[in-house]
Amino acid sequence: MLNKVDYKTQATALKLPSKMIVDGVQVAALSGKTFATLNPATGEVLAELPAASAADVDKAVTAARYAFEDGRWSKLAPANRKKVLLKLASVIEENALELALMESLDSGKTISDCTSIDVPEAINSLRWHAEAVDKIYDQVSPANDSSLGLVVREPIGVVGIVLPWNFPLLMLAWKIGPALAAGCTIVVKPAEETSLTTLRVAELALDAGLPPGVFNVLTGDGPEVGEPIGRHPQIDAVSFTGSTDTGRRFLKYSSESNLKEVVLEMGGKNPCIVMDDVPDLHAVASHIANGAFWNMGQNCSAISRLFVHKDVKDRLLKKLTEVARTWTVGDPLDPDTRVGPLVSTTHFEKVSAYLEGDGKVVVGGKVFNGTTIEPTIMEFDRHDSKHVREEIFGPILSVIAVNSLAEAVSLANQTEYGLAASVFTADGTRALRAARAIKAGTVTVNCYGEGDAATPFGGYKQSGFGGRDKSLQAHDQYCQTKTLWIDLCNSNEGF
Ligand SMILES: NC(=O)C1=CN([C@@H]2O[C@H](COP(=O)(O)OP(=O)(O)OC[C@H]3O[C@@H](n4cnc5c(N)ncnc54)[C@H](OP(=O)(O)O)[C@@H]3O)[C@@H](O)[C@H]2O)C=CC1
Ligand SMILES: CCCCCC/C=C/C(=O)O
Repeated sequence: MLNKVDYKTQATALKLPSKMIVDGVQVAALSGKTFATLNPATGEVLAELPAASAADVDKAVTAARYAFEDGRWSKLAPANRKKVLLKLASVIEENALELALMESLDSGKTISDCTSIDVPEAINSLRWHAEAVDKIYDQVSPANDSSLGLVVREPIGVVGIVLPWNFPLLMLAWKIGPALAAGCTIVVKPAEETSLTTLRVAELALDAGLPPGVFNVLTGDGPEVGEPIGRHPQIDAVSFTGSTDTGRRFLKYSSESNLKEVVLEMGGKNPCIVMDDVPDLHAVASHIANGAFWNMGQNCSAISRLFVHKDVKDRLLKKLTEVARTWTVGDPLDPDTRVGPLVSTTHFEKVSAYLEGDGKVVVGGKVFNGTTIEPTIMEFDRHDSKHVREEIFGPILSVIAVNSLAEAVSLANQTEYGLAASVFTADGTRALRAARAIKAGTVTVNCYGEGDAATPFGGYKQSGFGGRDKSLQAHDQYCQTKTLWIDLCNSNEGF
């Protein structure tokens, strides 16, 4: 790892992208309009980017449709698509430091996370889907003797990908890995705040040999670019990650246009249950702090509600306080920093409003520079506080004491969301019973996390709709199923 001065020097020397990629060519918006993308740590303008609109969406979708239909990518053998995608992963790896710095500058994410998690996990995800695609078999149905039934996958077509700002590069990889591996062509809209790494990866994809028109990127805001993607009649599927409110809109766009497939990965209000038999409270506290404060809590699967058994609550809060104080707040380009600024002043204002209210602050509560919030734990007597019900998307953890596992599970399920949950107990049977009873797409036992590239990620209830990211289930998002039914009875062969 480099030191702070080295990172700053390298960051200053970065050449930042300033054009979109449509049909393999770097382009400005058709209107010529631009918008500024800012460094949330300093407020400085990093770059002026094209502000696309519906006309640009139409141009990019036309290119993606043409590229899909002529088969330059969709009709390649899976092994050949794999080669190009593995090359893309290698080219990203060769440019890992550049991408990590760009991501940190653009989003405020810490450089230590960008170098150790976001960039390597994005590469891992691309490799996983590239490696999988030439090992997936189609099916032969259990038909009668005079018929042959084949159930085959086909790429779904042109896919719109609309991304959030909290894991710009990683969410890009989670979606383009399986979409491109399946043979689709794509039109990607990164979040307005964090477009740089998506633009750079699209440039690198051309270097890696991805044919023009396959991977198009449009920059701009939700109403101007996201909505026309959602409504475009030549887009066959949309894969979205972001808020539940915006996810709902994509269902509306689809129902009012061509009924495109919609996959939504949305918000969470993720519970963590700690029982009184846990053997190592320090380890539990470290997992919880990581779940709650990592990426400044800007994570749809962040731990945000802690239900702790009353007999262990005070001891756990003491440990959590100690651990939270070790999370260094500061400059995201300093490798010792674990808590940087939130993504924007707008988001800071939303999150910092939750520092007020009826909860008792156990630790934290301070804000810095109008952008940064220190890791904060607040204790509540009741489950109906807005802190305990609403997705905060910042480094604020709400704690409630419970009398039993049954009470904890019941409270854990009292939410409109169902993305992730964690259970900590030394009793394996109780842990598994609780994990099964919690209505969430991922439940971790005695740890915090999202599994690995081979496990599906998505939500129950208003956290998810239509499919999963990661694993072979992500591949399914980008495929149609076709039945081929073949008559075998017109033979007079006598057998
Ligand atoms: N599940 C998750 O991972 C995420 C959840 N969130 C939650 O959402 C809250 C709000 O954050 P926000 O950034 O506004 O999240 P959004 O859901 O609004 O943004 C996600 C993506 O959708 C786009 N978008 C926004 N409005 C529309 C629209 N009307 N039609 C089509 N696309 C649209 C955004 O574009 P643009 O931003 O460029 O306008 C962005 O690319 C956060 O506080 C957090 O609670 C946020 C991000 C990720
Ligand atoms: C290394 C795995 C990181 C997973 C982050 C998942 C977050 C998704 C989201 O917020 O949308």
